[in-house]
Amino acid sequence: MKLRDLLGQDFPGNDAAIEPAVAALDVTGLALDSRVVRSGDLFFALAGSKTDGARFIDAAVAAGAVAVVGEHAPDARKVPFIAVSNPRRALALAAARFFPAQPATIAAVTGTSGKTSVAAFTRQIWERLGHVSASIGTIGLVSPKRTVYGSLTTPDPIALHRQLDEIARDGVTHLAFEASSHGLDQYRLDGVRVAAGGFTNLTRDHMDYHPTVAHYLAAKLRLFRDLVPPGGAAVISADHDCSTEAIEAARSRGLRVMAVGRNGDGAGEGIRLVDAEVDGFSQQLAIEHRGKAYSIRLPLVGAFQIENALVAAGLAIGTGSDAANVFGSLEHLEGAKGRLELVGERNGAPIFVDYAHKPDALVKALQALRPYAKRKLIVVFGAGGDRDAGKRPIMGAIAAENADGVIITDDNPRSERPEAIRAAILAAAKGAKEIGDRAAAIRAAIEELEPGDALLIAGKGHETGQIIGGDVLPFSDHEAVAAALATRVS
Ligand SMILES: CC(=O)N[C@H]1[C@@H](OP(=O)(O)OP(=O)(O)OC[C@H]2O[C@@H](n3ccc(=O)[nH]c3=O)[C@H](O)[C@@H]2O)O[C@H](CO)[C@@H](O)[C@@H]1O[C@H](C)C(=O)N[C@@H](C)C(=O)N[C@H](CCC(=O)O)C(=O)O
Ligand SMILES: Nc1ncnc2c1ncn2[C@@H]1O[C@H](COP(=O)(O)OP(=O)(O)OP(=O)(O)O)[C@@H](O)[C@H]1O
Ligand SMILES: N[C@H](CCC[C@H](N)C(=O)O)C(=O)O
Ligand SMILES: [Mg+2]
Repeated sequence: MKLRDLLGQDFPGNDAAIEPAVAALDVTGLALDSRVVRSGDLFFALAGSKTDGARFIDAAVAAGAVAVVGEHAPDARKVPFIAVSNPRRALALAAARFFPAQPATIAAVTGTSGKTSVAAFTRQIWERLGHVSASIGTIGLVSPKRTVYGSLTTPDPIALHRQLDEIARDGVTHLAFEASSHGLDQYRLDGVRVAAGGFTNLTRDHMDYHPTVAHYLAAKLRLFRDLVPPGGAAVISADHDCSTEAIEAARSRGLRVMAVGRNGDGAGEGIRLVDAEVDGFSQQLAIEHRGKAYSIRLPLVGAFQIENALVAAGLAIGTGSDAANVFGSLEHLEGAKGRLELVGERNGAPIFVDYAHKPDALVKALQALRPYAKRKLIVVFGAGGDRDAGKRPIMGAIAAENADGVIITDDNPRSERPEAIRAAILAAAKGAKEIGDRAAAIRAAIEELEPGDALLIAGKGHETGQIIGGDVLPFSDHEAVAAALATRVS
């Protein structure tokens, strides 16, 4: 592809016109990391959180980069340099041009909790209504032709646009994907043609990255302020402190606001939750949309899944699906892997694996399981290393308050000392036990289970590895539970 077609005169943010000889350069790939540059690539030098890509321009050129895009031109240069005011956004828009195909209907969801669930639900709803559908997020890419395990919730723009192009060529017409606050803040999803945006909630998370809660919210609201074009749908859970601000941001942009939840706009475009009752491992819902009443049996555990299901339903309706069909399809939803997933039982006591690794999620997961614990509710969890340390004592206190038995164990310690992480949680979790080895902790919790108990194993959900130092060792809560259930002789 010619450089002019990638970053031509109509390219937003170019500080100066590109010289004709430079514009005629052939670009055969894009790279944001000098270590993976190949001959013919256009290298984007990005200032990052740990280092500055500008330091690696020589390495990128040595590896074959034909030109470099960045904010400030270096003094000496061996290949053309294109100065842009926002290199991350330039990268995302260039990636959208380099990988031009995208599914025709795309919905993105943001929020502290529920993104993976909403993306999975929206994909399932569309699938049931006959569309070829996919989702992209924390659990990777899920589409009819390929399933690729992911590492980031919102992939970097090159990986994201490559995937969009591939799945569109595979015939995927409908895509739901997760917009993380990091992804939004770093312009990873600019250039994606997002028809509808969803917003679940905002609670404490990522305080190691965002300087303030206002900064965190502003990153999330980029979805409505900058990405969904005027006339697109904004599906917003209306039951939170930040809901009004989210609705305001969407209205100012000229989006079609669909407020969902207890405070949802049931008389109009939104969805109002009129009533919800736990019924075994399902919930019976009464909802209202455009003044019409619907009754739905949602086959999922946890009040928070109602929020996720309604946001997903809103995204499907907001992108043109028939409301009655959408609500009917909610009766068939399957939870995303490791999201309050019932994985077994011991002595009649249910065992759930969940991905709660932040305070609000832990409260919600424990509250969701309370109806299943006539006797004791037991929780096993830890906290990830190299992540927001402030949440550790908060989660310890939540466990002590909302569970009857607490075992503190390791999550992904990464570069930190696991015992220091555990100590920070234990400091606020009065009466908790400490068992560092996660498999041993799960075993111990299962051994204790008696009729009437329920067990929550939180923090790692779908994960299949445990990150200790720089190594990723094979580990899965699902397998640890299966092994514990298989080995005990009663
Ligand atoms: C903190 C963070 O978000 N970092 C992301 C960011 O990297 P960065 O630009 O800050 O990286 P850096 O190390 O400072 O390097 C600066 C630049 O120099 C380049 N470089 C560096 C070394 C070298 O030898 N050559 C070279 O060219 C790097 O490729 C980079 O372009 O931009 C990269 C490209 O988009 C991301 O891959 C990277 O994600 C890292 C791996 C990460 O762990 N991110 C996590 C925290 C994250 O994004 N999580 C969210 C949210 C999860 C949730 O919802 O809970 C997610 O979306 O997954
Ligand atoms: N709507 C919600 N409100 C509160 N907690 C929720 C909600 N949805 C899910 N949770 C909790 O958060 C955990 C993660 O859910 P999910 O993976 O759907 O969210 P996410 O936003 O994608 O999270 P992450 O940012 O970690 O990828 C669940 O296992 C559950 O404990
Ligand atoms: N996307 C999140 C996932 C955290 C999962 C938890 N198991 C942990 O390792 O802290 C992060 O990378 O911060
Ligand atoms: Mg997720």
